[in-house]
Amino acid sequence: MLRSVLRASTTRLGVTGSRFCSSAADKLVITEVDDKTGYATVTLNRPPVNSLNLELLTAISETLDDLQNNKSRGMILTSSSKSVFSAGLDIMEMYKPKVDRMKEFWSTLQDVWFKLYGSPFPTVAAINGHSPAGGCLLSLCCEYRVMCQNYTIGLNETRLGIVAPTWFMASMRNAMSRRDAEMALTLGTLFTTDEALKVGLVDEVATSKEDAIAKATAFLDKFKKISPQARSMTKQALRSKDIMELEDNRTQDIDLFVYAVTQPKVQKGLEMYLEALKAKSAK
Ligand SMILES: CCCCC/C=C\C/C=C\CCC/C=C/C(=O)SCCNC(=O)CCNC(=O)[C@H](O)C(C)(C)COP(=O)(O)OP(=O)(O)OC[C@H]1O[C@@H](n2cnc3c(N)ncnc32)[C@H](O)[C@@H]1OP(=O)(O)O
Repeated sequence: MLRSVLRASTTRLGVTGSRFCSSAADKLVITEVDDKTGYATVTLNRPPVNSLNLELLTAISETLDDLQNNKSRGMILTSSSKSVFSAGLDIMEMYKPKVDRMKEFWSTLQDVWFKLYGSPFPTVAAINGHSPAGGCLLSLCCEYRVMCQNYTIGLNETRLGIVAPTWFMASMRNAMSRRDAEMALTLGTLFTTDEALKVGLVDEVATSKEDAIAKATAFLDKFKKISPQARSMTKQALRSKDIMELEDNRTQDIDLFVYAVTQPKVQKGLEMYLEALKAKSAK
């Protein structure tokens, strides 16, 4: 049986100062813990496409803190949308930005990456919709990815005229071969579910969200007889080089992001991309 972690969610929204919510449907992130297994299902809930703005990233970051503080047994990350896992970073955070907010935005994305990529508890992404760029990054931070049929996933930054930061690249390299990662990153490939399975970008294909959650649960169950401490130390040791690289360069990484995104050519590219997205959605 599922029980919502209401205290944590309410506090979280209070801290971010967004608004006080009385029902789960209003929350940016919904966390439900299964009493029997102890696994938390964390649902991204920012319609229409779960684009990652500062508020959503803050809610994710605080959710990850809650899970760690409560010694979570495992997390399944999914989306409340019927067709989008996450559309990636909210382009409005990068288009005509205010520098202070932009810095906070990027720093919060770094926090989410540290907490998710380096989490002591096991993590699975149940990818129930499209998952470009930052959406793909969130799933890559997890240890296992189950993806529903007929969607797309990938780090498509070069198609927007931007460069995925090295820690995005490291996350992809951790999941698939260096060669395939290089091809995917330089081309900005958005893989179909079946293509993603072939290159190892996802681990399993699901027929529905329910099937994805069931497969994600089965993955977490595999660790039932493994010492949690041995498991988490092994995971963190394998990922520590990538983590230390960003820890050592956090400020430079923020400065580079601000510099890159505020270039007139990049702003023009983002403007055109946004226009194309809006024209498509108006059809
Ligand atoms: C080695 C050295 C490295 C140096 C690096 C230095 C610096 C790095 C600098 C920058 C790095 C930035 C990294 C960026 C990462 C990102 O995540 S960028 C975002 C990329 N995302 C995308 O390309 C996805 C765009 N969206 C879509 O393709 C589609 O929306 C969809 C996800 C496939 C869903 O399609 P559909 O269901 O048909 O929905 P609509 O397209 O109709 O969209 C609905 C509305 O949502 C708006 N929208 C969609 N995506 C975004 C987004 N990402 N941000 C903001 N808004 C978005 C869309 O415009 C629609 O709005 P309206 O209804 O028209 O108002």
